Order: sequence, then C-alpha cells, then structure tokens
Amino acid sequence: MPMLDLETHQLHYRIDGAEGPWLVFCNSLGTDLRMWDPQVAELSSHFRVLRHDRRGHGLSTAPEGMYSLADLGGDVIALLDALGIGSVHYCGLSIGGLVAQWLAVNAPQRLDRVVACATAARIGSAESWNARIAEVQAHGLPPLLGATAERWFGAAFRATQPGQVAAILESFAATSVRGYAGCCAALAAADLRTDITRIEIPLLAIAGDQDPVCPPGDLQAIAGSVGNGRVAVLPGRHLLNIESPAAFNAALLQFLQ
Ligand SMILES: O=C(O)CC1=CCC(=O)O1
Repeated sequence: MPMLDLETHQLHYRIDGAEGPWLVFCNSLGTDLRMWDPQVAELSSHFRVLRHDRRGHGLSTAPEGMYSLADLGGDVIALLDALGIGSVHYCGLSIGGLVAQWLAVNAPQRLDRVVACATAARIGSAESWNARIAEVQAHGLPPLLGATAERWFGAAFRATQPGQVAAILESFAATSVRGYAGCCAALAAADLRTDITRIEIPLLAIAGDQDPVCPPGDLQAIAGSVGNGRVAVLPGRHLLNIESPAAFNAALLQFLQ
C-alpha cells in the first residue's frame, strides 16, 4: 500500500497503467480513490493513472486543524514531486475540481489539460459549510448518509445499483470527522471566481444535468471564465462519473487524446 510521508500526515496513493501520459484523479468530499474505479478500468490502457486519497479520507491520515485549498493543492504537488512526475492531465470532482482549478491557477506548469467535474469556482457558502462542520463535530458522519445519497445519485441509479451506492456510502461513513471537517473549512473559504480568469490551460468542465450541488450553470461559468474552456453536460447527479461512466469516459478520452 504506497504511502507518501509528509511532515504532518501520510497520503495513500495508487498507480494503474504502465504507459502513456500521466492522468491524475482527485476525489470528492467524503469519498476515497475507489470512486474512480469505473474510469481506471477503461482509461488505464491509455494513461498512467495516479490517484490519491485526500488528507483525512480513505487510507490517508488526517492532520489536525482546518485545511485550505492551498494545503490540498500542495499535497498534490508534493505527491508529483515525490514521484518525479513533471506534468499531468488532472481530473477532479467537486472539491477535487476546486483543487484542479487551484492548480491551474497556481501551478500551471504541472498541468497539461485540466478537467473540472461537478464543481464550481465557489461551492455553497461559508455559512453552510460552517454549519456542516458543527454538525459532524457534534454527531459524526452517519446522520448525513441519507441526504448525501440523494445529492450524489439519481433515484433510478439508487434503485438499480444498490451495491455501488452502498460501497460509496461505506467510504463516506469511514471518512474521519477531522478530515471531513478540515476539508469543509477549505470549501468555506474557497472562492476562485476571479482567479480562474487567468487560466490558459485547455479546460473541460463536466456537469451532471441533475446535479443539485453544482448545477450545469456552475460548470458553464467556469468554462466561460477561462481562456480555453469547453463544457459537457452528461446525465447524472453529483457523482456523475459513477452514474454515467461510459459517457464520462468518452468525454475524457475525447478531450485528453
Ligand atoms: O457533500 C456533498 O454532497 C457535495 C460536495 C461538495 C464538495 C464536495 O466535494 O462534495
């Protein structure tokens, strides 16, 4: 189980595929790197795929305190440096998509092409994230399970794919409260609406047509703000890479190849 030792925490990562350009996937809040399994199964024959569990998620440890987007982006750069990787295609979903935008603004030399999925330049409000922090610190993550499943997957998918939904919710319930709350703090403070106008790297924004968290307008706004952006709207709610894997993989391949 490969781990990167950093000063305050350890990052769990995984590499699949032996040849081709590097493609890095970055998970959403309350999930681990397995959320990208439907992509890795198909794309690891085209790319060397690097995934990591964000700090406080999956098998990565959770440093104390609250985190910032710069901390999360810094973890990605530390991982690339440690593995001797120069530049990558980068695909992140939700908070992972915010990290993608942060990297495209602050470390453009490390990115070839960037894919921002089910995200926004500003997700929610400081008030809503601070309320979420208070809730999980008081009661843990399990009380959030029902509402989370409804935000992440459409009713039809929940009814027909209970195994996939259960697996993702299991990873949610296993997320550390400290790690989850720390990332909520990063979300509370993150507002890249001005910064992203400086992005020149080719960017694909992918939206779920039924996403209640980051609706298609948020992704259209990202694509319209950057120098070289385009948008794809696919069927699905927030975790659309799991709900619509074939369409998602096709959009990625078309953009990255
Ligand atoms: O928590 C959610 O359901 C939605 C979300 C916001 C940021 C993220 O990564 O997930």
